[in-house]
Amino acid sequence: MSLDVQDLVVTLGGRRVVDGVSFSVPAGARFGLIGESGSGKSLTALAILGLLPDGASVSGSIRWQGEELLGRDDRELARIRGREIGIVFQEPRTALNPIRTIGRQIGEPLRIHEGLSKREALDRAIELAARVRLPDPERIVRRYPHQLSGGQRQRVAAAIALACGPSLLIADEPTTALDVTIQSEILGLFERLVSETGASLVFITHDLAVLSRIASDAVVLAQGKVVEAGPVAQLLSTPVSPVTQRLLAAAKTMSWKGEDDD
Ligand SMILES: Nc1ncnc2c1ncn2[C@@H]1O[C@H](COP(=O)(O)OP(=O)(O)OP(=O)(O)O)[C@@H](O)[C@H]1O
Repeated sequence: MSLDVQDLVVTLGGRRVVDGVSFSVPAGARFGLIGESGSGKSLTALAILGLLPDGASVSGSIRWQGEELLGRDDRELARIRGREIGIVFQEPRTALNPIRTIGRQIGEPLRIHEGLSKREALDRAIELAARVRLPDPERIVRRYPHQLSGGQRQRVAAAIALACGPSLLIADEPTTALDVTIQSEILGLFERLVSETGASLVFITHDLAVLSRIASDAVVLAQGKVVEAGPVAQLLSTPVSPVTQRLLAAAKTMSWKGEDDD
């Protein structure tokens, strides 16, 4: 098992905002966390990453490559986050530093975790920019986030997450802020990157149509609890929980194309 979450409870302001969540993501699997807004998806991801907000208390177990993550100190968790677990968040505009070049931001994890020089990190940043199919990699690394489109910024975020070759990628609504065509391109990119690298993927979304494109198994969250779990095909064909049924109805009303590729 590469990631094994058991009976995870996160309490914030006296509320159990994640309330006994369990799931396992085997090595190389593409796994989904799906639920409506406020169901506890992001806090589950933040707990795995050791990035819960101040004042949160957490219990249960999060085993990564067989080792317990809960209770590790911040420095160890920061090392694991940079090297072994990559993260992509929803809004690439806020995730990127507005006053640093793209190349510097892609190269930063390599400087921190692999001790590369500025020049080496920039060379690797150019390679990574090419790998996430940013146009004109040599020039784009000299640009700043505001000079890129939303889809390009999300490609930059993917390049940063992948820089150190993580074996798990956590993507929290990475396509939600994008329009439908770009959404589909970015999903294609994630599909390609995880299959090329063999990394496991935990993909967070409120959109069952998006989930069906990227994940093979998933848990459905509502009010911090798992209300349904299983293969995504089953969630689509025979949803049992009213929450999953609502998510399916919502997905069907959207103009999803889904056939585009990266
Ligand atoms: N810093 C915080 N302090 C207090 N409560 C919080 C905090 N962050 C989140 N919550 C609450 O915890 C619950 C779960 O939030 P979470 O962000 O995990 O939901 P989500 O499923 O990711 O939703 P969304 O899709 O809207 O991001 C929500 O009720 C939210 O209001």
